[in-house]
Amino acid sequence: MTTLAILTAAGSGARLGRHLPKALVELGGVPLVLHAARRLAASRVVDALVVTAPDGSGDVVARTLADPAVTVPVTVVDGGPTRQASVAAGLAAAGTGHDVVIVHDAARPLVPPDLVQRVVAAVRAGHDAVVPGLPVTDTVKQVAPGGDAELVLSTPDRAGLRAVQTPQGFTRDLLERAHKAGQDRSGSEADAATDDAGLVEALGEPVHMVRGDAAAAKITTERDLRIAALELED
Ligand SMILES: Nc1ccn([C@@H]2O[C@H](COP(=O)(O)OP(=O)(O)OP(=O)(O)O)[C@@H](O)[C@H]2O)c(=O)n1
Ligand SMILES: C[C@](O)(CO)[C@H](O)COP(=O)(O)O
Repeated sequence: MTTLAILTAAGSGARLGRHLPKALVELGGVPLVLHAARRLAASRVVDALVVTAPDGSGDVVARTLADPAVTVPVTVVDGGPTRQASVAAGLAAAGTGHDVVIVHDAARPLVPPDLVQRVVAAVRAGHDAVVPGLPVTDTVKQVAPGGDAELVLSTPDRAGLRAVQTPQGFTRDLLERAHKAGQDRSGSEADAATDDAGLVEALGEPVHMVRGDAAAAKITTERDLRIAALELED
């Protein structure tokens, strides 16, 4: 009974707009992918890591993760054209013996180890698909997308809305089944699943939610990186 973490790091970071892949951008002098790997290892509930690397960056990612705080075996694989395809590539490289798989984004570098523990514990307690989520604090509108002044269609009751984070945890069987059924052949993020739990939902299987953590925020823009740097100083 061992747990594998797939750490997605193959994105280009277009919205961050640096000259190198986002996972290799530094936060407090440490690349984002190393922050995330250190925290996954520190949770003590992850037994091995498969990391998806951007095209041509496999060696640099492997060297970056050769760090004393990454105390679990690391396998680096080439990612795919979309996040979904990268997770599928990571799953295909998973060794035998792992019955639970968690999927975490290098773009969420400051994930607290106790959040990782919470997700894995919920899977091991019998929930086959588990995501962390936080209550939405803004009022959310559904719109007809497009144009300068989009038409507002409705205002969903925010009491029932959650912003979803990673790591997302699954029994390996279910995650493999979900990726097989929803295989991304598009090569385009616009058509691919935006998270793994969505593929499980598409199978009609239940997904459960545990409490997320603001510290696991996703770094998408320069502003997110500046906020994370402030949090690191605290
Ligand atoms: N083909 C891809 C695309 C994304 N990711 C990973 O999925 C996570 C979430 O993606 P996102 O934050 O959108 O990262 P990027 O795709 O790098 O960002 P952008 O969309 O701005 O290019 C990141 O850790 C990213 O490295 C991946 O492994 N393979
Ligand atoms: C998986 C995820 O982090 C959950 O919030 C998110 O959906 C990734 O989205 P992105 O568009 O790839 O940044």
